[in-house]
This record gives sequence, C-alpha cells and structure tokens, in this order.
Amino acid sequence: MNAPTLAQALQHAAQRGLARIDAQLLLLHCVGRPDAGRAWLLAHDDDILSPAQAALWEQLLARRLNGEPVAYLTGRKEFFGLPLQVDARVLDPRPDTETLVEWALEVLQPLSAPQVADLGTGSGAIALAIQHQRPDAQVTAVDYSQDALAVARANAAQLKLPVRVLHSSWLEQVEGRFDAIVTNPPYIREDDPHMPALQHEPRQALTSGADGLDDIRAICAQAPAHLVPGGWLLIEHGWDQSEAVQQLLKTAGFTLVHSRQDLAGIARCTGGQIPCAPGDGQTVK
Ligand SMILES: C[S@@+](CC[C@H](N)C(=O)[O-])C[C@H]1O[C@@H](n2cnc3c(N)ncnc32)[C@H](O)[C@@H]1O
Repeated sequence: MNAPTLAQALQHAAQRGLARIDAQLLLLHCVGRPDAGRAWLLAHDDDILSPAQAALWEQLLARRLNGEPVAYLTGRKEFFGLPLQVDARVLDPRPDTETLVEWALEVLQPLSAPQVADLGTGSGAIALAIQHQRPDAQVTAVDYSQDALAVARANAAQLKLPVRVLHSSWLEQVEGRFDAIVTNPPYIREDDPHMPALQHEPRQALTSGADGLDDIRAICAQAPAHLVPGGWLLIEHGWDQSEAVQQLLKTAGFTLVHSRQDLAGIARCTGGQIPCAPGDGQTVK
C-alpha cells in the first residue's frame, strides 16, 4: 500500500478500533510534531506520510492496539501542565492524580518554604508539579525503584526543578519531618481482574497484597513520626478503599480525616492531619 495521507492514517486507526485521541497523539509523534494540536492535523490532512513515518505509524498502531500506553510510545505525558518524559520504568501518570496535587497545594497554601515528601514518585509527576507551583518548597521525591528514580531525576533536570530524589522503602531511609506527605502508592489487589490490562506498567507500581492496602498500611504507620504538628498525609487509593483508608488514618492518630473525589466523582483521595497539640483532634464527616 502507498504511504497514506494523515486523514487516511486516522481513518485506518479508527477502523481498527483505536480511540481518536490516541491516534491523533501517535500520529503527531510520527510526523515529528508532538506539540502541535488537532487543528494542525486537520489543516494538514492531505499531507502524505514519508515511508519512514508510515512504517513507524504501523508499528506504534500495533503496539497501542496491544495495550501499551500512548505515553510509553511517544515517551511523554503532560501532568499538571508539565511535559514529563515517561517510559515503561514508571507508571503512566494519570489525570486523576492531579486531584491529589490540588489538595496538597491547598494545605501548603498558608505555609512559607514548606517541606514536602512525595512517596512512590515514579516519573516524579507529583513532586515536580508541587515544586513547579511552589518554588519556595523543599520537595523530596522517594521511590524504592532505582529505575523510577532515574526517570524522576531526568525529569527534574529537564524541567530545572530542584526536587531532592531519594532511594527508600517508604519513609524507612528518610530523615526529618514534613509539612505534607503526599503519595500515590500501589493499591491494586494481587488478584484484581484488571491486572492483564495493565501488563505493560511496572507491577511494583500497581499491586499491594491481597486487599491492595499493604503499602497504605505501612505509610500510615510510618508517617506520623515524619510529620510536623499540623502536618498532612494525603493518599490516592482505589475506588472502593476510602472507608478503609480513613480508618487506617484514624487508627494512626490523624484528625480531620476525609476523602476527596476524582474527576469522575469517585472518592479516590483520603487525607488527615497530625493534631497541632494533644487533644486537638476533630473529624470531618
Ligand atoms: C502508583 S505508582 C505512582 C507513581 C507516581 N507517583 C504517579 O502518581 O504517577 C507507585 C510508585 O510507588 C513505588 N513503590 C512501590 N513500593 C515502594 C516502596 N516500598 N517504597 C517506595 N516506593 C515504592 C513504585 O516504584 C511506583 O513508582
């Protein structure tokens, strides 16, 4: 077959069942215009792919149809307005996680030069978004995976953001106390039926024991000793875990424990505050 026009390439992808937005992002990548938008594609729909571009397009189309995230195929993902480098060493950052960043920015808002930790940083998405919004903050990005830390370091360098990158299992090798600890840890049950659909992402970024809560349990237990009085722990979790996470936070001594909804209106983040002084405890319903 002759090399297709851009319009023909998109039509072909739709016939094979690829979502239009995915096809557009992959095609922009193939023609070397990753920053151009859909309007550019429309304006150039008669352009013909070069043989090399057509070969790359066919290859990426097949990989996407096999379930690889678009971000791994293009090597980039926008998160909180920041262009991140992303590959199979890290979780593909999800838009829902921006809810957690917004919450963190709110609790940090009254503080100057706050200390912040992002546990399980992966690509560095959360840490870098907070550092970008709060240049006065000292942000520490922690991960157990050296592969993930290499990606986070590369993103920090590329974006010129002074995030401190640290190797640790949760807070075990971390010193000091923070005004906020923010985390999107693994929280999927080992036997979750959706795991095959996530086969291209690192397993250590996804699953956490029989009920998906092993890592959240560890973080809730470790965090109080690493927070200043009045400091917050904010956690992203699964769609059906908000009650369990609220209970874990209360058991660990947190107050003002409550959950927030993601972009789909599901309670997907839960947080609590270390009391400022003994007896300060309150609960938000
Ligand atoms: C769900 S991913 C989140 C990545 C990133 N924060 C995001 O939101 O896109 C969870 C991350 O936790 C890391 N992780 C898993 N176990 C860990 C542990 N014991 N200590 C620190 N990080 C861990 C994984 O390597 C992975 O990068």
